[in-house]
Order: sequence, then structure tokens, then C-alpha cells
Amino acid sequence: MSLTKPPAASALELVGLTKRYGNAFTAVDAIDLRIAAGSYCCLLGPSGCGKSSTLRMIAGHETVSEGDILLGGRNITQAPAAQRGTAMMFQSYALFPHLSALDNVAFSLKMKGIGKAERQRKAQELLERVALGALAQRKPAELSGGQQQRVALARALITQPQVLLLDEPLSALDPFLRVQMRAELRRWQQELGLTFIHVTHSQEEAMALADQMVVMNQGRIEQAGSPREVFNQPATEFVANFMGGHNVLDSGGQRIAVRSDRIAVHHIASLAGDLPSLEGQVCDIEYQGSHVLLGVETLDAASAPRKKLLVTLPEAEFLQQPLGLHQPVRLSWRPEQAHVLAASSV
Ligand SMILES: Nc1ncnc2c1ncn2[C@@H]1O[C@H](COP(=O)(O)OP(=O)(O)OP(=O)(O)O)[C@@H](O)[C@H]1O
Repeated sequence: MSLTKPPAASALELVGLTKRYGNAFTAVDAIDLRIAAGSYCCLLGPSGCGKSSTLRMIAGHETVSEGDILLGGRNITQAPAAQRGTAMMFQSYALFPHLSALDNVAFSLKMKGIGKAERQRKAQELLERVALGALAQRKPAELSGGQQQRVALARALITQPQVLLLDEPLSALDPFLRVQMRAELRRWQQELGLTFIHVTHSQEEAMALADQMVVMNQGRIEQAGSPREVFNQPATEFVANFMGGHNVLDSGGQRIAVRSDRIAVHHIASLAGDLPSLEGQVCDIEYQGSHVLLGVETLDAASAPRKKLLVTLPEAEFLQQPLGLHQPVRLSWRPEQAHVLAASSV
């Protein structure tokens, strides 16, 4: 089979997947998840929530305490890493510094005992696929961060995986390159048609890349859905707080989330009519280019202890009626903008 023809992608299913380290500590707690074939899935969550443990179990680099991993309907829970149909691309790329790009890519074929001419032909073909054909003889230190990432990708693809696993693949790059390489990862995924599972702690990265975002917290899945679903309809208070851009409030005995760009700011004396509203005082003003971020400390006795709400105003709107620090204001929102939150699963 030609390496320029990508292998078929397969759906991946996690069924009650659990990882315990030692007897007492559960790092991944009976998670169920289906990742569609050929989709880009981001596992997202704070440090220690179990993202990497989940990825390592899928890769076969970590034993499974309970549950199953199915790839294209095949149970791979106990299969050796090399026979799963998955490949891992690491944060630091883990390239061998003394080997050329070509030999780095060809390495796993060498381990399988494939002859030199054959493995070098396949490695060259893959390097060309990631637009590095002309740099095949360079050592990693002679390549840029972005080029090293492409070598690492070619090296992972040479095993013809159905699922590519990426553990914080962009975190070693500077912010500018990170955004550039993020677009490249997405393009590669679409071109190759493979299933990508990408671990990140960055909400922005996951929103930019994912078809399916999986927000984890303390070993459980708080929410899985498209970036738009997760951002617009956070299932729990944890997700609303973790995603940012939301204010979490008490309302009629329920916890609600209201997006910071859905809150209107009025003069303190103006009436909000039937709309829910709160009085407050401006405590922060941050200019952020296209918009201005206001921090407003609530004055309502009912919301004691005082709470800081975030309001995002388009720059032009702010400039029409500039607000100063300590200025009293009334905040309101339309009832349909309030999203009721479920209790956190943890
Ligand atoms: N080999 C191990 N032995 C014992 N505990 C471990 C081991 N690996 C991870 N843990 C613990 O399991 C929990 C989940 O770790 P994991 O690395 O999966 O989290 P993570 O979400 O990927 O975190 P990070 O973003 O910091 O990498 C953490 O509390 C961690 O300390």
C-alpha cells in the first residue's frame, strides 16, 4: 500500500475506562466516550484531571485498570502499543538528535527489520508529504520548531495509524508559531482523514481545532460536544468557569451562566424593565483591541460576598459612552441569555 494513500480512519470508543495508580487513587474514573472516525477530538481540562492518563491508555503506554478501548469495533485494551493502529506524537517531539530527519522517520521501520532502501523510500515519501523532502538529511537541531513538529508527524504516520494521539503537541512552541502550527495540524488532519486525539490544557486551542471537545475534571468527563455547544451551553458550573467568558450567578435558587458579551451596561439610575439586573461598580477596565473587558463588582446585598462580574463591550460601544473606574452601573441581560447549569459531576 502506498504511504501517500492514507489508511482508513476508525471510530474509537472508551467504555467505563478507568485508571487507578496504586490502590487508592483513581486518575480516570469510568469514562465513556465515542470519537467519530476521521474527527478531531481535543481532551481538555486542568492539570491533573486525567487527560494524559487517558491518552496513554489509548496508546497502550499505560495499563487499563478497568473498562475497554475499542477501535473500529476491535477491542484493543490489552493489545501491544505497536499493534493497536494508534501512534503517538509527543510534546517534545522526542526526535533523536544524532539522526537525520530521514532516519528519524525511518526508525520504527528499522526496528521492524525492514531493509534500508525500502524504509528510506517510505520515509522520504512521508517527508515530502509534509513538505520537508528537501531537508531530509538535516539533523533536528538544524530544523525550526515547526519543521521538527512535521518530522515528528511524519515519524508517527509511518506506522500507518488509524488514530494519531497528540500529547500537548504545541506547548513547546512560542505563541506565534503555536497559532501557525495549530492551523497546520488541522489541515493535516483534514487532508489525511485520520482520527486525531489531542490533549491540551488550552481552551483556545481546543476551540480552534476540535470537532469534539471533551472537558475533563478530576478523572471524569464534565461535557463532550462541539466547541460551540460547550461554549454556549456549558453543562456544569465547572465547564462555565473553565471555559471562561461566562458569569456564574444564583438566580431563583438555580445556578445560571450568562456570557460576558451578553450583558448590557446602563447608567445606575436607568431601569432595566422586566429584565434581570444587578447593580455594581466598575472595578477594572481592560482594553483588548476589538473589545473592552470590564470588571464590575456587584453592590447587591443579596449577592454577598461581593462578586466580580465580567462584561465584554465592543470597542465602539465603549467609546460611545466611556465608563470610568468606580462608576456605579446597572447590568442587565435577557432571560433567554441565562443558561441553567447542572451540578458538577464531581
Ligand atoms: N505514574 C503515575 N503514578 C501515580 N500517579 C500518577 C501517575 N501518572 C499520573 N498520576 C496522577 O494521576 C492524575 C492524572 O494525571 P494525568 O497526567 O493524567 O493528568 P493531566 O490532566 O494530563 O495533567 P497535566 O495537564 O498536568 O499533564 C494526577 O493527579 C497525577 O498526579
